Amino acid sequence: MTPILTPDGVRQLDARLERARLLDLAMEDAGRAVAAEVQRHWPQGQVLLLAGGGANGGDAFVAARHLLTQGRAARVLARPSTHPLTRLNRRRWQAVGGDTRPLSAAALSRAARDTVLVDGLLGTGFRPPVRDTLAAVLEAVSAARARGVPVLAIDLPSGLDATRADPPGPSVQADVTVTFAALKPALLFWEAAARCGQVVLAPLTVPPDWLSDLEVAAQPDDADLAPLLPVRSAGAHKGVAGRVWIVGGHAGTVGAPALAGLGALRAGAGLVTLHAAVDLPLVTPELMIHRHADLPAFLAGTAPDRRPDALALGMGLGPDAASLAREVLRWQVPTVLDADALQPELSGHGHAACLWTPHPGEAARLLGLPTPDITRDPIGAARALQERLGGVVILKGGPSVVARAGELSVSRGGHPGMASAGMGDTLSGVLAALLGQGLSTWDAARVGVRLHARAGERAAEQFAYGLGATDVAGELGRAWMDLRGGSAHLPGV
Ligand SMILES: NC(=O)C1=CN([C@@H]2O[C@H](COP(=O)(O)OP(=O)(O)OC[C@H]3O[C@@H](n4cnc5c(N)ncnc54)[C@H](O)[C@@H]3O)[C@@H](O)[C@H]2O)[C@@H](O)CC1
Ligand SMILES: [K+]
Repeated sequence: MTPILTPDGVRQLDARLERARLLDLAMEDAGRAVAAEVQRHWPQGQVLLLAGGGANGGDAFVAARHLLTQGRAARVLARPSTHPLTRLNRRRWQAVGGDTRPLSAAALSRAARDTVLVDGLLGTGFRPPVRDTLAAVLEAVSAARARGVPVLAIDLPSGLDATRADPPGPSVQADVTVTFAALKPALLFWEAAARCGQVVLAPLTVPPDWLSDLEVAAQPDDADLAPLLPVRSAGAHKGVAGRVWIVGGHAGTVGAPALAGLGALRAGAGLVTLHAAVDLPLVTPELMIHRHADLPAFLAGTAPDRRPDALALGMGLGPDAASLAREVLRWQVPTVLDADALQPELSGHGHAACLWTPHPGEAARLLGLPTPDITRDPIGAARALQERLGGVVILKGGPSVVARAGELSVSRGGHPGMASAGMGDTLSGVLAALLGQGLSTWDAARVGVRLHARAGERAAEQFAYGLGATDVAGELGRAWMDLRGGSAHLPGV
């Protein structure tokens, strides 16, 4: 499980380290990790480190000292600093014979092509917009990178606001970002994440509960999720693997429920039935398809013993979705609400076993906000949605955020090719199948998004362009095996 901290959490961690007289050691850990990553990625050439006035600059001085003492040609361009640890590490750098020059765009423009640039200008203490002469320095870093100079960012690329998924102004484009102790939201989402290159998480010597106390969310590893995956016992029959209903489809959107059905089938549901008011395509003969002349009456008349173990409703369902959702919510059956069922009027009508799966546009509709407000802060938006809707919310994206009361989880992996129509429908089916096999809403959500993302990564090996939802569904079995560590069975099962 990897913790995710906002700058506020970093500041509190800082204060705790300071009280324990460990802050100096944390900066040493950080700088040493940066030096190690420079050596690993670019073992040759000069290293030019850029040190800002805060602790991010202090990390750069520590890294410079380690590189120099390891025999690398390292130089530092620095801003003046009043930060005590940054000043201390500047003195230590000079004590080993290190050379420091004043930071300027002109000095940077002389960086040769065989130089590695290390960006220690701004970290979690940055508050946009960029002031002073730093904007020109950020431009000079971009110009150097355009000339082929590789860039490693310390903690996060300078100019990014650690809490935000969009760059607030000019920012460094890094090839590698070495971040400390925990991930920061900017490293995970959308355009800001694209500025980071490869992200390396370097641990600091702190007790794990110091981080978990402060984390805003966590990112599970596959090993954390593997034990949650349902396993078929040798004596299983289809009735115990979950009876799942998919309710969706409308004139012009008949593929959506079919894709959900396919997702449910491949995620292990025993019996999958599609209920619709229109004819649906038969994507695979394992799915049962029921067309109802009066779908509302059918749902209203379904006796408790005929109801499924879990259902997903809303995919391509059209304008009746909210009233049909209200009907099935009375059943108190584990329910995935997706697409057309994600209407503000359903707020307050859910129950604990509801799983809401908006993409950013639907999230914006539910919260009455413009879509950029959602994509700028996906963790905050997921939390706000959960508070509004109850149950468990998946805010879909690359990566998705899963929220329940008081806890947030960010999925890992996936592939940009998954941004195509039908992908969310398949996910809804996967989620319903996991609910039908007895997973809690929270576990089904975390396992489901990761399974779906992993299947996307697998499918992208073959269809990097033109990735379709059916391709992803076809890889769910292998994704399931991957999460299990390559085995269809747990040891001893
Ligand atoms: N929390 C922790 O536990 C640790 C943090 N470390 C480092 O500490 C960093 C945070 O350090 P700080 O809080 O000192 O902050 P930063 O070093 O991120 O930024 C502060 C500096 O940036 C300048 N600055 C801020 N906003 C600006 C603006 N709009 N325009 C121009 N300049 C601006 C400030 O004047 C100050 O010099 C992290 O990113 C990380 O690199 C590491 O030393 C390891 C331990
Ligand atoms: K930085």
